Amino acid sequence: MSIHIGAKDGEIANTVLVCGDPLRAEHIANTYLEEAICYSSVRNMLGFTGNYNGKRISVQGTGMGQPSLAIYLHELIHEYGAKRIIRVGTCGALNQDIELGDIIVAQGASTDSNMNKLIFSGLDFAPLPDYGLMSSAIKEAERQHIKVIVGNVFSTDYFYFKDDPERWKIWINHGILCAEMESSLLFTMAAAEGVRACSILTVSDNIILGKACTTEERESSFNDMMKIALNIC
Ligand SMILES: O=P(O)(O)O[C@H]1O[C@H](CO)[C@@H](O)[C@H]1O
Ligand SMILES: O=c1cc[nH]c(=O)[nH]1
Repeated sequence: MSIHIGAKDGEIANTVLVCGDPLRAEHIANTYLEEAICYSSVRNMLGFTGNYNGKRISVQGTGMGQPSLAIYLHELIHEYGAKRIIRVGTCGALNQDIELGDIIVAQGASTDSNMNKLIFSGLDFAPLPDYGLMSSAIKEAERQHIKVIVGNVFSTDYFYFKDDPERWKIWINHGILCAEMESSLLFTMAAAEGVRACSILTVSDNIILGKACTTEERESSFNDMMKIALNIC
């Protein structure tokens, strides 16, 4: 057991799906995994291990934002030996042509967070996913005829700052597809630890158009994201 994860040694698989919402982790375990066991409920940040098509997979809630994610990633990697980490998250589109329910595969993650600056003493690092894992996600989507959009995402520390439209201009002008809150540090930590990581995101709202998914749209697009993620595990 680590400080924030209550699993015993060996209870967490080498491949871990991560998402901000612990109840999404529970939903994934209940919907997609066979023989799932809950290995941790510390702080209600639920984690499960089960089987998908004969492969052992874990799914862990990480909370929202990079400081929270960093705690769970550190413990997953250092205390439990996680080797592959796939984020299955939601995001807000920053492009009016991106539709609700579309799926974005992150090719890189820019950020307004200070965490990378702390790590790199104020210099810039380009946080990138593992190329092999990212391209497997893209190929898997093609195989299943699921549309994905691939590009740079923006991991912000400030969810509600989105109400200021001026704020997004510089990022939009540099081709950023969407805002979310974790991928940047996921890629940086994975790079430092020699762990493979990628991020697959469902568009739950469009920040530019002020639109949000209905519950039905959320469910079907979420299912497509899971069909990609689970098949590259
Ligand atoms: O759906 P999740 O994985 O939580 O991801 C997004 O949703 C949360 C904000 O509502 C942030 O964690 C953001 O990154
Ligand atoms: O971080 C997020 C997630 C979904 N939608 C947003 O606007 N931001």
